[in-house]
Amino acid sequence: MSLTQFHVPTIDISPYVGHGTEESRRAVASDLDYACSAVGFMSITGHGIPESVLDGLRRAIDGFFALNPADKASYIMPPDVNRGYTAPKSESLSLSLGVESATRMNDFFEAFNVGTGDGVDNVWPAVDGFVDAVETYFAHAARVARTLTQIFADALGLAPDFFESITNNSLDTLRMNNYALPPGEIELDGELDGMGEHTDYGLVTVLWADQVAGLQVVGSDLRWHDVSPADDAVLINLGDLTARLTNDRWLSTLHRVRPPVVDGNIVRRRSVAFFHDGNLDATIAPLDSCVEPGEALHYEPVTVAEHIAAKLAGSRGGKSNTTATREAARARAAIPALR
Ligand SMILES: O=C(O)CCC(=O)C(=O)O
Ligand SMILES: [Fe+2]
Repeated sequence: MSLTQFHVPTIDISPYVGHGTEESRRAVASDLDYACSAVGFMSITGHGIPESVLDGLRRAIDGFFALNPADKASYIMPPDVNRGYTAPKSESLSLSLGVESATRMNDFFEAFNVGTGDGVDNVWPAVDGFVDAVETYFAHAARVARTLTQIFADALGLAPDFFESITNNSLDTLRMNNYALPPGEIELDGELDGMGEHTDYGLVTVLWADQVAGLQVVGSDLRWHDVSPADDAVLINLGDLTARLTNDRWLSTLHRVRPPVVDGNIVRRRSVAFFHDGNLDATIAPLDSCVEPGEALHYEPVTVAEHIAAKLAGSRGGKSNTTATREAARARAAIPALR
């Protein structure tokens, strides 16, 4: 493969979801190691999430986002509570990195968040079937994330229970994203950010998305590339805490969302991101096994709570994150407008 070719590997994780042989599991761990080192994004099949569960999830989010704006606004929470409804143009993901949005406007996605691991109560919308459908999907996404960390441990040569020790009361957040604005509500002449450039914050993200284009990922060529999930696949990407644990042996890849505009209208796109972030009191520092003798440590130790709070103060609170120096440098390298 030439250096400039960009390809998101597809990995069938069924040997870990079921009882695969040692050999088949070793092959999965080795493929995943390559994908995490070279791309930071992969497409996962064999995850065992039933189509009926995804159908239920799609119905639930369609039901919620179809509510009128005033009803949706009644579920808005303060910036320091990462739950409930986010109205269009009220977050700027690039501020989680400490870089201004390339287009200098807030992101037009709207979202609804639920989560666990921080002792905060969820808010639930008055939409028939929403709680059941979202909780059922949440449980599957959490299972897939934990299966992935089991593969991570094998791929990194760690003790099988390594991730268990930092994720047994994990901060896990499910964000349901809707990229749609009624015609006339925005000016369609500039470049529009559905969601500004960012890296995910935690350990690993399980992403279900419509096959509508829009997700763009920076490759090793420092260019943006379109990515959509293959049939029956979910996308996986690594977050900053895994880059920190592995001293950048594995990549937390910069991405953004720019849904297509056809005849002056945004083509509606939905995605659902499950962020598996780790225990709030866990300390994340480069693992000995990921640092070569003589290699510099790229990161100081940080707790999950400190790291996530600085990120959310950026994206939700509008307070540019000054602690993400390495991630911001990568963003600037990728986006000439930010230099
Ligand atoms: O909509 C997408 O495909 C990506 C969403 C995303 O990057 C996020 O929610 O962090
Ligand atoms: Fe993301």
